[in-house]
Amino acid sequence: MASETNHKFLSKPLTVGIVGAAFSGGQPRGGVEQGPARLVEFGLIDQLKGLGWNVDFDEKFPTYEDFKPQTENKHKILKNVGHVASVTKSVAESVQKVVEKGHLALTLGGDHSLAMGTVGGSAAVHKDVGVIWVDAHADINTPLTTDTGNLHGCPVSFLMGLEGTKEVTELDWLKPCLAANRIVYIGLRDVDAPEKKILKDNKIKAFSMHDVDKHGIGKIVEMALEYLGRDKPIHLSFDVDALDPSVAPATGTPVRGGLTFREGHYICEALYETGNLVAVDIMEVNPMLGEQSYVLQTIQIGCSLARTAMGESLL
Ligand SMILES: NC(=[NH2+])NCCC[C@H](N)C(=O)O
Ligand SMILES: [Mn+2]
Ligand SMILES: [Mn+2]
Repeated sequence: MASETNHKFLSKPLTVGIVGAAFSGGQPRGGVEQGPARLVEFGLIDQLKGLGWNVDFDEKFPTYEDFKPQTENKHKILKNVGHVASVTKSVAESVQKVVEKGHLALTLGGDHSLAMGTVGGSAAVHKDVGVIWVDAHADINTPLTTDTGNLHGCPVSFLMGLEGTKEVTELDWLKPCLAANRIVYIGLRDVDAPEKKILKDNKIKAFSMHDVDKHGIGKIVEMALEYLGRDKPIHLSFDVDALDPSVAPATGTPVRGGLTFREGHYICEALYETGNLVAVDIMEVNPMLGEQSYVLQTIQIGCSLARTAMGESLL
């Protein structure tokens, strides 16, 4: 059973709506689209039921192949814009429907460009949602600053409507819905130079791994919650590459020096305890990267992060 918590924004009986987001178009490595199926195969649905949640999940989630646009990508640097745009729009609609019902939206990725949809969907219901973005990366490149052109490095700039995003007309459906003071980062350690400038210029609250080392994860989560407001709905967007590659190796852009197993799970446990979670994303699990044992380890962690964010406790 999930531990007792006063859920402020969810209706009873507790229900989780799972959005299987089998999509890899926001980055170049194949395999991340298999994340959701592998998490489910590993038993996630029964695990969540075991915690006492009603689970709303359609096994036949879309593969998004038919979401590919007929027209060619017209952008010089940004890759795959049309496909990312139509998929994230659909994900936003799904997440919004779940959150509107007072259910917890659990999105299984897929690459992190999907967060344009997940946060777009939760912010459509809760205008004052606070996002806790757990990641090695800031994912706040704009069309003007991205080196790689991979949209999984850009979702936050689109959610905020930063410079250069409005010109990307395919993503017109996404209206700026996230103010610079409604997000807190935890775990950063691979931030591009122009992203550092964006974080500074917009005074965005960001805790790097240096800050985690300095204060300890308990204090970091306290500060994040204090900043966003203790009575506000929370959307947790968890990129598994926030964890150290020794912990979660099967992911597309691993960076050493990351969160420990416990630090990652602590974040999920502490956010569950607030009773304020309305949405959780588990992103960038790529079962095609690395040996089977490493893949299994990463899938297990995707499941345990979700479980702890939904009330699994140690005692
Ligand atoms: N969601 C992720 N894993 N993002 C990695 C982004 C890496 C790099 N900053 C880029 O813009 O491409
Ligand atoms: Mn990342
Ligand atoms: Mn990310």
